[in-house]
Amino acid sequence: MSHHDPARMPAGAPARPAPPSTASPTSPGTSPSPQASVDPSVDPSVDRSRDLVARDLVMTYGRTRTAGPPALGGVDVTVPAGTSLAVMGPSGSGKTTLLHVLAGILRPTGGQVQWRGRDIARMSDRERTKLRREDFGFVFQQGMLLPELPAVENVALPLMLGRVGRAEATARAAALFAPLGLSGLEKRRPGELSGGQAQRVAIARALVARPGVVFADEPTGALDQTTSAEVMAHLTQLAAHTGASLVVVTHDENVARWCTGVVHVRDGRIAGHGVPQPTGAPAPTVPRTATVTR
Ligand SMILES: Nc1ncnc2c1ncn2[C@@H]1O[C@H](COP(=O)(O)OP(=O)(O)OP(=O)(O)O)[C@@H](O)[C@H]1O
Repeated sequence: MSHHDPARMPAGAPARPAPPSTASPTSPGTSPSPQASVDPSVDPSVDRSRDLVARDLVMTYGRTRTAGPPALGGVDVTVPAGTSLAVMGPSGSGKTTLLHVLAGILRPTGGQVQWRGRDIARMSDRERTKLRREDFGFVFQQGMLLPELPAVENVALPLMLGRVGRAEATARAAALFAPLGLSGLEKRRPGELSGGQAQRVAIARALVARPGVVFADEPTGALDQTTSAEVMAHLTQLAAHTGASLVVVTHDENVARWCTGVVHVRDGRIAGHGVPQPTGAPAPTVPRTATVTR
């Protein structure tokens, strides 16, 4: 697994890799970042087995005879290693289903999801559980933090489940608090945090085990626009620092703008893909540069 070196991250630089070449912009997109960077989809140093590649995904819920139209009706998606993809579309269009199939939470009715030389769709439940624990991170709309545990222990949990000792897990978790603007909040219970703080703790938990891909389902859905921008800045920066790809389901174009690519889902199919478009709002600013200690 190749990782970016946090020490080489220029201070204040937005962590937006260039748009993936697999995306065909429907019109010339304007990146909110003035900073041009290496396109990870053509960079020979990037490990291409860490591209997440879905082909002809079909998902039908329920029994075949009683099932309605498929929630996914033949979807192709590529998330090149180190890039970020926003998944947009109307309610009920299949966004969450797509995220769950890509992340190995749901097994599709048909199609493939290639990750590190294997097809996730063909794995046993046990293998998918192991994969989700070791290779993937998750951020949901409401942090889904364990209410009885201090914030730092919530972050350390994925490491401890991966058999890292408590002391080391807690130290690695604590190291993420300063870059995420959470210093001093390590011992607070989730109920004692604001919504934005809780989501930043959830981001730390999703990334602490250095996953290859982070899946986020409406990660800012419960937040106001300012807090939402801060959370997205932290999420995209930390993902870029650790070399993780990012898949973000969102209704919000201001959230999608933080990603390097976007797909629009309609009735279980990809209706368009490209580069997130500017909305006329000011370009996102990055509140602080994250640094990560390994
Ligand atoms: N567990 C399930 N059992 C049966 N049908 C389901 C299930 N989950 C989702 N669906 C159906 O699959 C379709 C796609 O749902 P999905 O949740 O993926 O859409 P979405 O785009 O994420 O919607 P939203 O934006 O409202 O969250 C919808 O018609 C939904 O009713």
